[in-house]
Amino acid sequence: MDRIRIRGGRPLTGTIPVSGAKNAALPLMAAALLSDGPLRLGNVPDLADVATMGALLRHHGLSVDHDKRERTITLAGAANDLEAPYDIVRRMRASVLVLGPLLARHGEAKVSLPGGCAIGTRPVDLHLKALEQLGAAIELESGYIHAKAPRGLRGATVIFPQVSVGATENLLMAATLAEGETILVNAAREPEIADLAMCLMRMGARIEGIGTDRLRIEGVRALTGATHRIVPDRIEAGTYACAAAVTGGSVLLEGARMEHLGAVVRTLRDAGVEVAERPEGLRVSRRNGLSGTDAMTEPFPGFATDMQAQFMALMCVAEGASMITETIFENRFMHVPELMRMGARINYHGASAIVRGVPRLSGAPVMATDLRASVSLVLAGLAAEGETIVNRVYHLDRGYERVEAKLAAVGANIERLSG
Ligand SMILES: CC(=O)N[C@H]1[C@@H](OP(=O)(O)OP(=O)(O)OC[C@H]2O[C@@H](n3ccc(=O)[nH]c3=O)[C@H](O)[C@@H]2O)O[C@H](CO)[C@@H](O)[C@@H]1O
Ligand SMILES: C=C(OP(=O)(O)O)C(=O)O
Repeated sequence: MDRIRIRGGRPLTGTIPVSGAKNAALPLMAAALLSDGPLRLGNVPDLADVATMGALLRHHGLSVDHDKRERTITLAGAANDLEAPYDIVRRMRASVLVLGPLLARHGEAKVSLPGGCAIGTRPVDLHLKALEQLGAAIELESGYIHAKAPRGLRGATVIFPQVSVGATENLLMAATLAEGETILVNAAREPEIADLAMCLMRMGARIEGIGTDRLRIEGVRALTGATHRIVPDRIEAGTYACAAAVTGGSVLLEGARMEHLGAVVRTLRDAGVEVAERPEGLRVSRRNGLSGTDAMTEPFPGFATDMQAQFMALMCVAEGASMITETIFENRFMHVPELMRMGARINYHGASAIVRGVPRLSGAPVMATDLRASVSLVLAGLAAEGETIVNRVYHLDRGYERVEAKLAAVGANIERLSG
């Protein structure tokens, strides 16, 4: 199993190119099930999760041509197998995004229940209730969701009781082929949803309210192929912004967009980090000390839960205390005990953690149980004295393209140890 070795203490300087967003790529690939295509996606990140979604779509019967050099994926054909098996879904929860498209196009789908993961129980009840409102009959049996709509889905007004990114995406895709009008109220507003909606429009869907919490979709009989470039990954950009800040460096994040990082940028600035908009992206620098700053996770446009662990790593070396509150997932502090093994002072109870900054962290062997927790340990390692070994690198490979190469190119002493 690969590990990452970091020798900390070097300020990062230079340019980091931001890849296409994992959380946009996955629903966009699932959207290929809505038409015979071809759907051509550009700026595709080379990630384990993208490979898993490719494997799932191949299993359904689509052709998946991933040209890694060109960073494109071309998806074509119609599904001939309507079952998403446990073996693939258990590897990646976003597999559940095939449910809406399969059901809308073929009137039937059988998708393994994704179950919980390291950050929370993560049910899919909101997806299922909303699809029922569009006329689907849903049964849960032997760990699978059996969904049927033999006469097709019918448009309806769906009021989500809670904001959910995945449920919004599943319903948005399903509604493009439902009969009549669907209105999604209290929809999630993450930039990846707007990206999905823009691509669906290129495929012939009729959608109004993109970027807002009220989406209106007028169903059409069929969608076509399209070409679409995936939006830059705001979480990858935010992570490298924290890397620049934690090392006292200055890095240009090529392709990063201020409008996607608003709350994170405001919080970083409060902590003493300089963030400037440039034509090529965002420049993030830190010349002075960091000051303890509070953060609370919220749906977009609030502070992203996918940035919580990285920001906590930064606050571990700030002057003073910070309170970090996680409101989205009930178990997303798995990085805390590992950061403490590196010398961080953190108390946590329930949804909040108090971080008391220390002058320096010390390197240690660490491991984490999810993607963002793992990368927060990489950030801590970049700032720490001595050597840090991050185990279970497969979590990082789910969502960060060539993390060690990107960080080494801006001066980090970091390498992947194979085997
Ligand atoms: C592939 C992808 O895009 N993943 C992102 C997506 O995950 P995902 O789409 O799974 O996250 P949701 O927005 O759905 O989850 C938000 C909250 O709602 C709860 N919930 C959700 C659905 C449901 O049917 N019932 C329910 O109770 C969840 O357990 C969680 O507590 O948004 C999360 C919140 O920004 C991010 O952390 C993930 O990186
Ligand atoms: C939680 C994440 O992803 P997923 O929803 O795929 O588990 C993430 O990207 O941080």
